[in-house]
Amino acid sequence: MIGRLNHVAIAVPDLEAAAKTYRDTLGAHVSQPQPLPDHGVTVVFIELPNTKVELLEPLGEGSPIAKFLESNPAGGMHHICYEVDDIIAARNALAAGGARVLGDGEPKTGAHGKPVLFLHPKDFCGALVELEEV
Ligand SMILES: CC[C@H](C(=O)O)C(=O)SCCNC(=O)CCNC(=O)[C@H](O)C(C)(C)COP(=O)(O)OP(=O)(O)OC[C@H]1O[C@@H](n2cnc3c(N)ncnc32)[C@H](O)[C@@H]1OP(=O)(O)O
Ligand SMILES: [Co+2]
Repeated sequence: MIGRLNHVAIAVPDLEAAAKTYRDTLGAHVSQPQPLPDHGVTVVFIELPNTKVELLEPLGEGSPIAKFLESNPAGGMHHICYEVDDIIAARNALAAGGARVLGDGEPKTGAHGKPVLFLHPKDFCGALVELEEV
């Protein structure tokens, strides 16, 4: 079912400062900020030779990462995104196996313009899992 690692995401309180750290201290190539109002976050991506790092900060009221940042005020590892060939088939198989698919269970369009879903961290070793159909 899961394929390549698409990205590892780090939630941060200040996206500009975090992007500067990655750009100036770690010499990374950092994309321009991408507001995702449907997801309540603004993101940047750091392209690495073998995968990507997503930095995300809350956008607007009711951001899904606000509570995470209350518990992790300096920021922290937020989720891991795996690629799947067929997100509906993956969702149906996972739900049939008892996994909790977050939201209304229907894929939304993610930062890469592809369908994404999230799986509850308590069902996957304490890690929030994102699936992206590629
Ligand atoms: C899609 C656009 C972009 C992209 O890549 O394309 C993105 O990735 S956007 C990413 C932001 N969107 C989301 O994260 C959507 C999915 N997230 C959620 O639905 C919630 O954040 C949820 C359900 C994971 C957590 O909800 P909440 O923050 O309200 O906290 P809870 O008290 O309900 O948490 C329950 C339980 O889970 C633990 N928890 C929360 N967040 C995480 C996490 N990121 N990793 C691991 N564990 C997490 C939390 O500590 C609670 O545990 P407990 O032991 O009960 O205290
Ligand atoms: Co993501």
